Amino acid sequence: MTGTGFSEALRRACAEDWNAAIRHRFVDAMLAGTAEPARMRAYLVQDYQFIDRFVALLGAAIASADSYASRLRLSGFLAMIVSDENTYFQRAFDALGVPEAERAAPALSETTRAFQALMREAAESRSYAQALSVLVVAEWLYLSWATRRSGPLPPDFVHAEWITLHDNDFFRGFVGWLRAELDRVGPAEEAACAALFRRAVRLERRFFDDLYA
Ligand SMILES: Cc1ncc(C[n+]2csc(CCO)c2C)c(N)n1
Repeated sequence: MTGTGFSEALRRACAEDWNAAIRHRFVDAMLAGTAEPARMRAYLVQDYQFIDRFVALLGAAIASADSYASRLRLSGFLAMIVSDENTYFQRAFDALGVPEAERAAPALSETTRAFQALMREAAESRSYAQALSVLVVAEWLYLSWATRRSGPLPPDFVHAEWITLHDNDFFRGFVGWLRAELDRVGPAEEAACAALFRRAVRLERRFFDDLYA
């Protein structure tokens, strides 16, 4: 999970926030299966609103990509999110008793709003490199915490499936490819990419911190 490319240099420049996020106590609790239902509920309700803008950003990356091969790979990933990942949210919301109104239009936290604004900005840049800078953080950081697991999967699917969605061979392969894309096109827009990457890592940490505020 290390290397010498552009994406690794960006990550290293944010190592403190990155490590605080992937070693967060909420992550520890999810991996151990001890994250309380109320906390999982609060997290997933906000995260569903995050995913909405994430899908829009992925669409912008598909539109701004510089080759059909890249568009194909991004589209395959998009198809997975709107199928497997969406059914996880619906089943978790059922299990946690989240009513329709809170699934569709909950009160948004400051951090969720800031994340949505960041993803909108990256999408509206019309730059493939800048879209990738935010996508890489969201995916690589989640791969990094999910693969910290050493023990068995927790018994409750709300924990277990959220881990396996981010720790599987398809996802690992995609994150590797996405990083290679950023390594390839990022250096030409180094400052803009670094700024977006840094903001995304800070927000990832805050997204977890909020659950204990
Ligand atoms: C705040 C926040 N940051 C990153 C992710 C991870 N993530 C979002 S969409 C996506 C692609 C399909 O899983 C991934 C990995 C998240 N869920 N919530």
